[in-house]
Amino acid sequence: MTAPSTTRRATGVTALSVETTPLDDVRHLVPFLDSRRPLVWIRKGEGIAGIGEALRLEFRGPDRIRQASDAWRATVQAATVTDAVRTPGTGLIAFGTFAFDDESSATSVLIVPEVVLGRRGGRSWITRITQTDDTATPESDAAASSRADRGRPGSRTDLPRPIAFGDEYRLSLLPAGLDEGGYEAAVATAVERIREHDLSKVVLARELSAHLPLESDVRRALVELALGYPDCWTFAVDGLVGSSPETLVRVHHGTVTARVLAGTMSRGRDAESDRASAEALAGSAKDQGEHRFAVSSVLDALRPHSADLAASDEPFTLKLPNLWHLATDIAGTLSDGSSSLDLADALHPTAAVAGTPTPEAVALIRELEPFDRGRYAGPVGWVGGDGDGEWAIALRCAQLTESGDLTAYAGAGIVADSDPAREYAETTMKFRPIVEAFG
Ligand SMILES: C=C(O[C@H]1C=CC=C(C(=O)O)[C@@H]1O)C(=O)O
Repeated sequence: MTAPSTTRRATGVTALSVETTPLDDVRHLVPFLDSRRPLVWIRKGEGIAGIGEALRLEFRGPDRIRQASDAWRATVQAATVTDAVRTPGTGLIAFGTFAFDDESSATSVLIVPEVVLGRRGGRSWITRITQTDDTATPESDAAASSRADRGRPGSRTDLPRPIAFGDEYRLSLLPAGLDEGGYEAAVATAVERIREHDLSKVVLARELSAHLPLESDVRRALVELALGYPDCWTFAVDGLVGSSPETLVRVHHGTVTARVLAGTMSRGRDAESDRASAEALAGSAKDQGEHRFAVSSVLDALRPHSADLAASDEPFTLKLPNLWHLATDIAGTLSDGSSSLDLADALHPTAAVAGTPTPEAVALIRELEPFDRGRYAGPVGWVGGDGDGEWAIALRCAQLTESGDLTAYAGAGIVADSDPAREYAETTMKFRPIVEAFG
């Protein structure tokens, strides 16, 4: 057979054919997903859901996000797109998840689904994506059977069908790696290092683990997360499942926005104590200091890309069902045409998940955390054909392996006056979304 596209052959870029058409309102996206490997990005009932894999691009090492950005530009150039809806999330899109650490053994991926169902601003759509030439990778058994189960995504008439939810289940997530004493000892060591002026802030995490039986429907946890944390980004990408409140970066038609979170307090038991808790957070010098490092890291990373970048004046208190956070919103106009992936590359890792200065903080994380963070605290989200996209920091999440091993992660920002027992309690609060969704 002759090569349909010499450019694609020369560069190794896969040519995709993409078609988006409007749909009647699709109110719930999750029932359409694969029960074991769902692919989704939703907030307040809107977002995108992916079925199958038309293209999977994998990256590793220190340049993983930049490589992804380059590979995505090439993929976009080689694609043929018909988009009758033209709203964020239509046309060619890829879901992505990236490892936290340059030295992680976890693969970073961009996944272009075969079918995307989307819902935004009262409009719903379906996008069908196919490889257009003879070097298409053979379809996996799972993708083939999911195509058979759902109707043919390549056909113009058949819609995917929702799949009935599997039985309920309850898992117990138990400490792995660092137990309470081990975590508190690590925090104490970090406080010593900070007082010795080796660094100003470091974010230390711990893990919980469980095993999810093979028949368990991951979408049940996703529904719990999406309903329980509607203001967060609920995601599932390549086994990474969670609900993050922190927007790493959002690019939309030449504007860039971010929501920086750092500084945490428990919710009160009643309205009065809840208000007192928020006030205590706003007035806490320790939390304000911790927050300032995170805001500075984001401003420093974005300033070269936006001349009018501005942060909200004072941090505000953000109420989530499980805790309060100090939050700052940042917005600006893009001055250099960077894509959302370029900006994720410039930003990662922020001081909300690594510390200050970054190299010293990452070195201390490697020294004190006896595990690989994988994709926890890395960028997770989606990118469109125009480079716009939405990326969260992968927090309040767990990674599920093919064999059903589930690892959840939560961390806390450590500064000079951190108290180890309080930081441990803070990580327990941060585990709550995942513990309750799977438990
Ligand atoms: C590192 C995490 O949270 C970050 C985001 C918000 C508040 C944080 C804090 O107060 O420590 C952390 O910087 C996590 O949830 O695992």
